[in-house]
Amino acid sequence: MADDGLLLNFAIDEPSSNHKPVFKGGHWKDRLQAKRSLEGQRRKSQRFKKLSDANATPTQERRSIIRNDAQSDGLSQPPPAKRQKPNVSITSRAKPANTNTEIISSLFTSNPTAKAAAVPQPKQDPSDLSPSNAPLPEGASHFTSLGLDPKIASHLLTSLHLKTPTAIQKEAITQLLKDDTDAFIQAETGSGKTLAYCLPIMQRLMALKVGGEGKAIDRTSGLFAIILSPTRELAKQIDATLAALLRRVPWIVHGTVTGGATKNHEKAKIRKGLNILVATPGRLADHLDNTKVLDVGNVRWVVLDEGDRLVELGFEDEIRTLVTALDKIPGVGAGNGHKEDPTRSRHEDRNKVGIAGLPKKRTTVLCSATMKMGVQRLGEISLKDAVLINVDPALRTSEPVRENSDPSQSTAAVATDGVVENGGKERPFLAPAQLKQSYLIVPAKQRLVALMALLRWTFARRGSVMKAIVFFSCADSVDFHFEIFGKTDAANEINGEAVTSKSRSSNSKRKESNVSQKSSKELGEPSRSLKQGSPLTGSSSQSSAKDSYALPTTTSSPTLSSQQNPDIRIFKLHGSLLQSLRIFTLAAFTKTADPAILFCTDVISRGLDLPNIDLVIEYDPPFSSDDHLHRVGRTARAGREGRAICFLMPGPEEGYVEVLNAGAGKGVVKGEVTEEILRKGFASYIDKAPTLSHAEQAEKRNWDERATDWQLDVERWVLDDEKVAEKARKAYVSHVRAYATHVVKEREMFDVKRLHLGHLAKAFALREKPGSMGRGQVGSKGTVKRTKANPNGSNVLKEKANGNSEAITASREKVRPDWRKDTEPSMTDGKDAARKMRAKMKEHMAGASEFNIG
Ligand SMILES: Nc1ncnc2c1ncn2[C@@H]1O[C@H](COP(=O)(O)OP(=O)(O)OP(=O)(O)O)[C@@H](O)[C@H]1O
Repeated sequence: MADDGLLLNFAIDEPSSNHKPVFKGGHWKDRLQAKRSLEGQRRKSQRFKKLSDANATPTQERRSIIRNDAQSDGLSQPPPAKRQKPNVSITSRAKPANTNTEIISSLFTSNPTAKAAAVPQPKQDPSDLSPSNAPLPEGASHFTSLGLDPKIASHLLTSLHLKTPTAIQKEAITQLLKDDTDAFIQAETGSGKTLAYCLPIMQRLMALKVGGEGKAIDRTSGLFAIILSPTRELAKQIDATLAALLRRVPWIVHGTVTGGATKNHEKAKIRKGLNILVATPGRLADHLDNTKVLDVGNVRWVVLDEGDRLVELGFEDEIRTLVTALDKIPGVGAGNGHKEDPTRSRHEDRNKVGIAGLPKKRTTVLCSATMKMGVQRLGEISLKDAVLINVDPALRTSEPVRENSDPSQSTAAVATDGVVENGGKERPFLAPAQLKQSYLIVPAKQRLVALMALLRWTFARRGSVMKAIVFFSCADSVDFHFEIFGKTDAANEINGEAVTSKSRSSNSKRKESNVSQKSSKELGEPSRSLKQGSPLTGSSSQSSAKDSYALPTTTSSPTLSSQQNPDIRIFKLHGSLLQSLRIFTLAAFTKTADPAILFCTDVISRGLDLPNIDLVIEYDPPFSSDDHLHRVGRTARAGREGRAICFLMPGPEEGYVEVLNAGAGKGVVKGEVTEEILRKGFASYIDKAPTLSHAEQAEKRNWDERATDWQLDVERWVLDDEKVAEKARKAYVSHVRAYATHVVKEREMFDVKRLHLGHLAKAFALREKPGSMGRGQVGSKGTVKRTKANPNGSNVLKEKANGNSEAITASREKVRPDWRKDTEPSMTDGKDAARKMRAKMKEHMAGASEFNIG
């Protein structure tokens, strides 16, 4: 640490302060009074000293950092900064936290240097960037030429503005309309897999006729299709797609059972009658096993969407239960033979009237962007003689590859008895070709300012980027960064800026919808609107006497908002939020016309189709390369452009550039220069503000000072507000824990033992020594430590707020990688899924079930 450019702000007591004078002589009352008066003076002077330390202006702090750096570099020492009178109201009750152990380190010194960024990038062949998941060109194919009813094609064109199918749709729709063979659809993100299975089902249902009168089916005709989704959000999204498709055929009824509503409500819905059911596996199994209202006698289509995720979340048992129930249906079961079953269901009796056109065989469709072992296992459970439908992304051609069980027609893959085999050829999972990917090698200390700079620069020009997603490793980190970047009201209140507050609330009325207000009041805080002028995000707050200690600000602190983009909305989403809030947040983020940023965990990385995402930022690198491809797949969908940037730290993490390159196929992943981003982010007004005076321009040119000022502003705010400090500490600890759970094969690059914990603390605006944080939670080897409060070293994680962790019960048990519990399970079926998730995680993480915090 000695040469680390750190300034240790030890509060050293005056030598005299320990000396207690003895009063002798005189009356005892006088002696007591003199003693008390001296005590009071001493306490006052100590408090004064602490406050002045904590309230050092950014310039003072900067100076002290520079001085310290100069010392550590062996340079001559500039004269000490003149001690200033603290600009403090003596009545202020705010206390500086941990002044004794506080560390203020410089952003720009003692950082490890990056190697990867210096590697020259090869020139990109523009043809490699032609969209790989776009609709086919007009003339090449039309929905009608695939066998779709012209009425459906016309509805797609007029209502949904879809002119031509994508390559995977072309293949899948043709196949699923033609025969009743099981299918495995493997295609990259954003290639339109949902329509690829929904359209054929819709057309087949439209063709069904009830009885001899040739009447179309209605809700009482029975359940014909079940679509399984790993998460509620995705189930809702699929249901919304069905709603849009079936608008002109309202007699076909669809609905969801996802556990979001009460079971009785769902039972009533099922009893009333549904033709297509979208469900999460746990809830579906529950209805099958316990409520007995679900009659699957007429089910002829089963879709397993996001197959890889279904497996990861441990839903194999539920899927097996469903398959077993379906296999019992006479005539359509596993044997496919017509056997008269004496225990015919109620539904089949109803079916005696006959439904013309109902296939004799059930068709199961498995969709996945990857073809991993788990998916193959799911294939074994659910598929029989399946056709593999794939547009080979490795070739990046517009020619789809369709492989079936006839090996003579395929060289790569065959589908045999339920198992989709790959013929030994690894099918790569690639990002869409048109996605522009880059990485940023950022030293740990500069991560926070780099994120600020990137966002600021990105949103500086209105229209260039309107919506961005920022991925974090854990819910606590999302909460903390949302607090930092979304800070408006509280900061204004602290600053006593009544005018800003008022204008904000009037703005809010104008800007935010009723739902938004309802949400913020009843549900919490799904989003915040950033306005210019707030201390952490604003640029011009003037400190009043009252607030000068509470939140020291500088006039040069930059803001995410700019004149071009005055209102940027920030949303947050993770699995620990209420389901209703998550649904609301997604809807609000989707609908807002303002530029918007979504801070989230991997909870939205799979399957969700959020329109018009221009940029995906992986602030915390993904836990596996598959996660990366799903995350970046939230942009560049259906042929649209998109950008993605991944933050890495100098050192072993730079090895991840290779993984990024591998996932980009022929595309080139560009290395951005951190300093350039910081310069653009913190000095971006220069070019845009020719009216500025020379002096003003010169001031703004000091991007490094401005970055430092902003960082110090945040640090001081964290220091001052214990609630925020708590969030910062939690985020830090959870982040380190999450860091230790990268997949085994990538852990060499993300080695928690090689993390510089001190530098990392700076990225969480913490000045405390990391060792003093999370004490009693994580030990040097990631084990739970025994403390007085926790003698057995158990249940410590229970304390974690936001439902972000669950208890680790057994005493002396190691800390489990519980970071994922906060995201996925709560998105599905609550406790049951959490239990499964833990079981799966143990399996998934192999020997990595403990944290190795070195
Ligand atoms: N033929 C088409 N023409 C234009 N847009 C389309 C077409 N088909 C689908 N889309 C749009 O493409 C987007 C992505 O579709 P979808 O969500 O089905 O992709 P996906 O392949 O399931 O992606 P993921 O693997 O991420 O789940 C949607 O917004 C959808 O409306």
